[in-house]
This record gives sequence, C-alpha cells and structure tokens, in this order.
Amino acid sequence: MFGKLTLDAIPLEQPIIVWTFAAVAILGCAILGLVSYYGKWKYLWSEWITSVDHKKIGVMYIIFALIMLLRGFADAIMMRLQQSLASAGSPGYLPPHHYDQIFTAHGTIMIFFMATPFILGLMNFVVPLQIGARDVAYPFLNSLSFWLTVMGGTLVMMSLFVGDFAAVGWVAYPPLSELGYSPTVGVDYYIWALQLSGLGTTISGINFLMTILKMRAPGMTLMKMPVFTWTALITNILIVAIFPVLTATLALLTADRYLGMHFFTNELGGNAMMYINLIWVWGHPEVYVLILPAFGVFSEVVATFSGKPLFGYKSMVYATSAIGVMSFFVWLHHFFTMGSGANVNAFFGIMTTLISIPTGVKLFNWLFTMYRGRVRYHSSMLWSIGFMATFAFGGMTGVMLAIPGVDFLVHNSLFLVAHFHNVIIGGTVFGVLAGMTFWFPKVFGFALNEKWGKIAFWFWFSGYWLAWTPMYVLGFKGMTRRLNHFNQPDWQPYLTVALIGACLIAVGIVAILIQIAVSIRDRKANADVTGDPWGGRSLEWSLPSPVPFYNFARIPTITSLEQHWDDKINGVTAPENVHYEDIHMPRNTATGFVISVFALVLCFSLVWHMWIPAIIGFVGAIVSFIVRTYNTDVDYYVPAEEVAEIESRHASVVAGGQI
Ligand code: HEA
Ligand code: HEM
Ligand SMILES: [Cu+2]
Repeated sequence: MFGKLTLDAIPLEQPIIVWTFAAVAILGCAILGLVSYYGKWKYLWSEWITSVDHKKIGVMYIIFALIMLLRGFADAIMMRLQQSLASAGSPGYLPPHHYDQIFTAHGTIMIFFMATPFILGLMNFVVPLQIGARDVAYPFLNSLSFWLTVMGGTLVMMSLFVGDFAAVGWVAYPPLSELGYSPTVGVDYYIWALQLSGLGTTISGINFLMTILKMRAPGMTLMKMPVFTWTALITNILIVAIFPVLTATLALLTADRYLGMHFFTNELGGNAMMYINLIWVWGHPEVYVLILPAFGVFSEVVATFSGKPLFGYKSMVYATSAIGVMSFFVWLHHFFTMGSGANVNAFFGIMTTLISIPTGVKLFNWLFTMYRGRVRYHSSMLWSIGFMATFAFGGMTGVMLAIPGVDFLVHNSLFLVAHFHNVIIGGTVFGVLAGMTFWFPKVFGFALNEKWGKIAFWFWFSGYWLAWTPMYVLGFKGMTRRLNHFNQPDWQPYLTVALIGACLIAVGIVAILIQIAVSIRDRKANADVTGDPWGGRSLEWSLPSPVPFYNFARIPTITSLEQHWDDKINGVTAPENVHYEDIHMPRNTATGFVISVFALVLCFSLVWHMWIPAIIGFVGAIVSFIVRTYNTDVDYYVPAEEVAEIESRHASVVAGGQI
C-alpha cells in the first residue's frame, strides 16, 4: 500500500528542514484559522477555487507565483550564504547532497512555478480584455490548467518534507538522473511535478491560441491587436509546439527509471545525447516564452508613460514573430562543448547571434518611443527603463556565449549563470513586476503605492548588479557553476559582494510585500474611479476598474489600432440609452480543482510506487472528467436589465468622481 514510503522518508535528522516544516505548519494553521474565523470558506470555494473567470484565475496565478518566488528566493539566499562561507577548507553549513537539491529546486521552481505562472497570470488577466472578449475560449480548461500547475508546485513543496528532491540540476541530464546514479525519489518528484505543470501549460497554450485567433472583437484584425496580445500569441504558439516535447522527454526518462528501459543510457543502444537534444528543443524556446510577454508588457508601459503611440508597431510584430521562429533553430548552443563538430556549432552559433537583430529592433523601438515623449517616471516605467539597461548587457553576454570558441572557455561557469540571471531578472522579473504595477488598478480598482514601488525597484536594481557582476568576473576566473565548496581564497570577496547584492534583492522583495499591504490599507485613497488611471491606449482601459465580471457590456467594434486612445482624442463618449442584450457566461465548476487533486494523488503515489492510491488517483481524475462531460448546466445568461443596472451604477460613479 505505501510502496517505498516509510517513516524514514521524513528527514528528521536535518534541523533546517524540521524548522522550515514547523514554520510552514504554523503559517498554514494560521491561514486556515483565519479563513475559518472570518467564515470565508464558502466565499473562497465559490468565488475563487471553482472560478472559471479569466480575471480571477489570472490573479490566482500571480499570487501562486509570488509565493513560489519567496520559496525560490529562500533557496537562492541559502546558496549565496553557503558559497560565501565555504572556502579555504571550510565546508560551509550545507552538506553537498543538500546543496545539490537546493540549486535544482531553485532553478525548477523559479522557471516552472514562478516565472511561467506569473506570465500566464498576466496573459489571463489582460488578453481577453485587450481583444474585447468576455472570457477565454475554454474557461473550464483554464481552471484545470491553473490547478494542475498548483499541484505541480505542491509536489515540489512536499518533496522538502517527505523524501528528497532531485539533485541533478534543473534540466536533469542523464545518466545522472537515471536510477543507477539517482536511486532516491528526488528525480521522480521532479518528473511528476513537471508533468503536472507541463500539462497545465500545454492546455493553457491551446486555450490562449484559440482565444486570440477566434475571439477578437469585430474589426480587430491581427494587425490591430495590441502588442502585448501579439507577444502572447507568439508565446502560445511556442508553448503548444514545445511543451509536448518536454512531456515526451520526461515520459522516456520515466520509462528508463520505472520500467528499466534504456532510452538515455549507453547500454542496449540508448543515448544520453538524445535527452540533451530533446530537453533543449524544449528549453531554449522556453526562455523566449519567459521573455516575449515581458517585451509585450514593456511595449504597453513605455507607450503609455511616454504619452506616444509605440514607435514601429509593425516592426515590433515582425520582430516578435522572427524571435519566435528563430528560437527553434538555436537549441544546440547549450551544448557546443559536447562534440557536434565545427560546422554544426558554427550554424547554431550564427543562428543564435542573429536573434540579437530583432531584439535590438525592439530595444531601439522603445527608446524611440520615449524620445521626445512626455515621459512620466511611474514605477512601472522605472522597471522598464531598468530592464532596457540590464537586459542589453545580459543579451550581449548571451551573444558572447553564442560564439562556440568563447563558449568552450566559459560554458557551465558562473559567467553563464550570470548571463541567464541577467536576462531573466532584468527581463522577465522586471517585466512581470512592471505588468503587475501597471494593471493592478484594473484588477482591484485601486493603484499600488508608488513610494514602496520605487523603493522595491531601486533595491532590486542595485541588488541585481551587485549580486551578478561579480559572477561574470568569477566565471572568467574559472569558477564553475553548482559548486558546494572550493579552495580558492581570492574568489571569496566576490562571493561576499554577491551575498550583499542578494540581501538587497531580499529587501526589494520585502518592499513589494509591504507595497501590497500598504496599498490595500490605503485602497480608498488610491481608488481608480475613471478606469483609466494612466491615460491608457488599449481596450482594457475603456472598462471600469475593477472590471465587471462580464468584461464588456457591449462588445466594441474596432476600427483602429489604438481604438480607446483615438476615442478619447476624438471625444467619442459612450452613447446614451444604449440597448443591452443578455450576456452568455460560463458557470463556475469544481471539476478543474477536483481533477487536479486526483492528479496530485496519482503523481505523489507514483513517486513512492504506491500502486493502489495511484490507481485511485488515476480513475478519480478520469471519472471526474467523464462526469463533467455529462453536465449540461455549464452556462447561464446575465439578464440585460442586470447589465444595464451595473453599467449605470458605474457611470454615476465616474460622474461623481468617487466610489
Ligand atoms: C529570459 C531568458 C533568456 C533570454 C532572453 C536569453 C537570451 C539569449 N541567450 Fe541565453 N540562456 C538562458 C536564458 C535566456 N537567454 C538560460 C536560462 C540559459 C542557461 C541554462 C542552463 O544551462 O542552465 C541560457 C544559456 C545561453 C547559452 C548557453 C551557454 C552555455 O551553456 O555555455 C547561450 C549561448 O549561445 C545563450 C545565448 C543567448 C542569446 C544570444 C540571447 C539573445 O536572445 C539575446 C539578444 C539580446 C541582445 C543582444 C541585447 C539587445 C540587442 C541590441 C542592443 C542590439 C545590438 C546587439 C548586437 C548586434 C550584438 N544563452
Ligand atoms: C532573485 C535573486 C536570485 C538569486 C540571488 C539567485 C541565485 C542563484 C544561485 C546562487 C544559483 C546557483 C549558481 C551555481 O550554479 O553556482 C542559481 C541558479 C539558478 N537560478 Fe537563480 N537566483 C535568483 C533568481 C532567479 C530567477 C528569477 C530565476 C528564473 C526565473 C532563476 C533561475 C535559476 C536557474 C535556472 C538556475 C540553475 C539551476 C541549476 O544549476 O540547475 N534564478 N541562482
Ligand atoms: Cu538557449
């Protein structure tokens, strides 16, 4: 019944984990207690957990991503501390096996459970509003995607307290990830957590592809779509193309580990290089999944806060598409050193460097948008300008790595680690934080506190440079990645500076939490009454803040690229005595949540080889799905009178200038 699971799986001998468990348990009990005390269970269940509203799902994705950022960052600071202690013969405070799990968990969590969900959350909230839709194409699947992702994250969190996590790096190369070298359940946790979230992301990709292609308001041709939606479109094409590859690759690794197959071992005709090719066929485009929507956010923010239309809309669209296409032809730059030969390396090296052209086009477009604009230094604009400076640097170091000869010297060194943190923190993280600040009033009806926003930015920005510039130097000095301890005293000062930088980032993270708390406290003073607090240009700013649950009382007809802006300039106002019609809406359902819980049971059981619970989880998930297909009560109509009432209430609020 319990397979490999015994009481020994709980790492009681490791005080750090026991203390963490105690802290998580206390925090968990406190949250559960508070929800019960305020009698909010029903509200949570019916308004959030079972919700199929894309806006609420977007908010939940972002809350989940912020929580996982805390976990991922806790891992990061532990690594920074270890490396700054463990030199000149000192072993530091983390044993190697524990340290290996930490960098694997950090990379996995940050990519799969922080950055990707944050991006998906923003797309969820913004895309339907920008294209004039009432929801996504498949609202129920949207809820399923979200909960599958959460369950994947839950599985990683469970591995902290029951068993161990993978100690093989975030891309789990064989033969190290094969049973022979990783006999514990760590890699199995990794596999099943990624399968859950990968499935969620694939479904979400299909959903958004369909939404953008099929649900745009009348008149909104592809070339009239806002740039954020364009980046979302290309991103979702990438997702649909690559995530099945990840699923298949992990399935093959599973076959090796569970069924004794030899896909990736040297015995019986297997080949580890096949895994490495496959994982990067997924992995390289994945980094563009993380950056393209951030580019979309910057485009919206820079245009809005420069008070000008985006410079070079068309070139922005072509550049995004070009990056999307090119991202499929560069994966081999992750293993130039693994013997492909000079010609193959040259091809992939050249393809990689070519990506800097469309990226450069984008960067100059943002600069030209700001040029002679009336730039307002709102905190979302600070994140954007900080991004331009930081990302240009990180992109350039990427181009250095793209030259095979150079890569032979710095591959798998801290130079590489500095490159990708440079583009991921300076690009993706700054991007999602800019997006969160920008669209926050649209979500909640009040703006985020500016003072704390600016404090957060400056700590993140300076912390970033302090934490990662020394890494470039260390890379050149020959320090490799994933080192638990070392005997090279002259590396020590750099690592101390890096630790200070990470501490500044910690302050930046705390500042964001304070910013959210202060803004909630001052929500009346910061209320956004008009629905258009920044002088926005795209369709979502024509709606009230917070957006009514049906989004658009009447679906707009689009005649120009910046319809909302043009309407404002031309003095077009909402007609009086509009005729509303009943609105067709999807009904909330618990099925997405229930299926995901069964899927979690299934995957946890598979990790521990507990076959009976695994069968229960599997059958439960399938049966829930089948039951759902028999449910015909999946939608309802909002009566026209109710719509009229909600809209007139909003109109009087705008006229009165208060809530
Ligand atoms: C958000 C994520 C992200 C982004 C956007 C990028 C962008 C780029 N990356 Fe990076 N990369 C990663 C995340 C990312 N990368 C990760 C996670 C890894 C490591 C994984 C691991 O091993 O664990 C990695 C590893 C990695 C390698 C492998 C190195 C090795 O293993 O040894 C290489 C090699 O070519 C590379 C290159 C590039 C290039 C050329 C770009 C380009 O897209 C950058 C283009 C941008 C610019 C160049 C700046 C702006 C342009 C201008 C101002 C115009 C003028 C410039 C020129 C003409 C040069 N990256
Ligand atoms: C916020 C501050 C961050 C700090 C201080 C930090 C720190 C670190 C450190 C110390 C390592 C190990 C380096 C080594 O191999 O020696 C690492 C690895 C890594 N980080 Fe971060 N990180 C941060 C944010 C992020 C973010 C936001 C992401 C992605 C979205 C990310 C993704 C990764 C990945 C993929 C690895 C590689 C893991 C591996 O080697 O398998 N990090 N980070
Ligand atoms: Cu790459």
